[in-house]
Amino acid sequence: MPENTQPKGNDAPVTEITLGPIQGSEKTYVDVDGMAVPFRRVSLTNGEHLDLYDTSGPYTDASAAIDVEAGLPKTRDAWNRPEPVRIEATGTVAATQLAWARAGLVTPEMAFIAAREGVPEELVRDEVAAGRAVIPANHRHPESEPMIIGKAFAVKVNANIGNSAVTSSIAEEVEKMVWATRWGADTIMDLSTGKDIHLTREWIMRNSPAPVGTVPIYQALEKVDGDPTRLTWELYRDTVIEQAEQGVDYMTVHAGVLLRYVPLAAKRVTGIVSRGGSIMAAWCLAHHRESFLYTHFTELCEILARYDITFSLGDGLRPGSIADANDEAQFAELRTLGELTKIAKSHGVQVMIEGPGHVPMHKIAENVRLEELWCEEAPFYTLGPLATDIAPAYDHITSAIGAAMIAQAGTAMLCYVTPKEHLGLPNRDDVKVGVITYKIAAHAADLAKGHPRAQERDDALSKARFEFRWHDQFNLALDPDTAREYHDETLPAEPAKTAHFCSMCGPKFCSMRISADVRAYAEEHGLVTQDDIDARIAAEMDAKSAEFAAAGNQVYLPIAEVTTEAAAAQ
Ligand SMILES: C[C@H]1O[C@@H](n2cnc3c(N)ncnc32)[C@H](O)[C@@H]1O
Ligand SMILES: Cc1ncc(COP(=O)(O)O)c(N)n1
Ligand code: MET
Ligand code: SF4
Ligand SMILES: [Zn+2]
Repeated sequence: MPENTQPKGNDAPVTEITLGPIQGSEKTYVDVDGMAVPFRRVSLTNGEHLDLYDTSGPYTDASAAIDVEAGLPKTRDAWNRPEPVRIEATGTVAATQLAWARAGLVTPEMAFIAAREGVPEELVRDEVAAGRAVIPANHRHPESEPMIIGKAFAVKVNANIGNSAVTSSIAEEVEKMVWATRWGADTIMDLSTGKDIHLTREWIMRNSPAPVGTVPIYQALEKVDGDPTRLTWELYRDTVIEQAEQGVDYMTVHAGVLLRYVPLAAKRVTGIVSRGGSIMAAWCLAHHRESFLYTHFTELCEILARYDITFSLGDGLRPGSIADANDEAQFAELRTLGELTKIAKSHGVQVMIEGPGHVPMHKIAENVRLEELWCEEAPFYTLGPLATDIAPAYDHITSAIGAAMIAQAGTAMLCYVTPKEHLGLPNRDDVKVGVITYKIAAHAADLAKGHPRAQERDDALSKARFEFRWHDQFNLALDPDTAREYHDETLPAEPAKTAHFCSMCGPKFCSMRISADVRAYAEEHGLVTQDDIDARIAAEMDAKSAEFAAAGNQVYLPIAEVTTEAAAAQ
């Protein structure tokens, strides 16, 4: 049995949790068979409102009592879970969304998600059954609000948090989790590698409304004092069970880093940049044996099937530089991930596939094409990718460029990159910048993919902007606080909130104001609407064509006539 799964009562002071709704909005719930599906309602000054997808959990509910010591309510415990399914081919007993979807069942989680995404329940069930979508929802994380990762749904964003041996505390990591979900992170990964890994995760799990992912090999390595050669299958397995009991919803497993692939990375510019990948490469080489993650993969499937933990098959050989993108090592591993996808699914375990990394724009599409081809369209979950290596301190931007492109091509979840990438551990501010940046990339892709509800928000914001409803423009923004702050830097007075200009152009040069004036003038004088113009053009065309018919429908006049006319004109 895992030790210490109930750490409450210890002294981890959580000081800086931001409570209450994002400005200009309020929490609202839609009842679905007794389940409360959350939305963030933005009420506009023109009487309209928009209900937005809401990842923030009870923290933004003004009426919720938050007690981080006690954790969030264990809401999903009250939902009726179907009986586990015994899978014929492998004999695995699977209590998973995949097994249930294949059996034709719509689980409470699926019904919740359908309402949340605004799609039919059958679409949710069928995409999960096909393995094209996953619902990471460990039975032992009943505090989580179900969400789905798949290309038929809104593109999702993951935020990485966690301490390192160099910096951070439990309190700071809980604060980052609440902060990341407030700004729209759909899942959280606790990538802690420093002290109190188990306890840090327990605090995050009990307080996270979003699914939580981990990389168990990190904690396993910590247990052997950072010496990869001392890792064993047994130690790793026990760590997986320990984390499974705590409620981890998805686990990164770098089982595609095979012994024979390690030399393929030798001549790269940046070698192996994945932590999990480098740890497994070190183990394989030291023992000259095949990776225990690969050789014990079916045992791992049996464990994950019991809790309904989703595999996130790790890209241990992803490129860490533009020069290494789409190379032999990367794609050799991807092929193996495809093989493992089939095995996991035959045990009823849900699977997604992790992707790169650093990839120039012209090499991005190839990644999605091969992933879909080799991995049966399992949801793709990519780290950016960074479209160039030359901008440390701005890698949230270099990577959001790649992220938008790869999401448009079919990636289901984007793993954020913060401004601190390659430089240090992100703090709370970096977490917000990373999340907002990735919400932009994800939403841009939703628009391009024609996601049914995506453009509503753009249209509402643009309308507010054109009508100089400044409060509405701020409140519809991904980051209302910063939008308002930037506006108010130059025009803080309340009357400026309805003014027909901002400090960019000033009152006389505001093009949207001038354009609105033109429109008003035209309307007042019954002039030139587009309909008027169209009608006038049509009438003139008719007249011309009547004239042409009257002249005998001749395209060319006889030469004599033309010559005479030309002479007359001189
Ligand atoms: C795989 C990705 O995970 C990120 N990463 C690794 N550890 C942490 C952490 N503790 N906090 C935030 N991000 C982390 C790296 O920046 C890399 O981009
Ligand atoms: C998309 C993605 N890829 C990889 C990892 C794990 O990190 P690492 O491979 O460095 O151990 C991650 N957290 N997210
Ligand atoms: N920036 C690296 C990458 O591209 C990760 C560094 S921390 C393991 O994946
Ligand atoms: S981010 Fe820092 S610690 Fe991580 S691989 Fe790069 S240099 Fe090493
Ligand atoms: Zn990198």
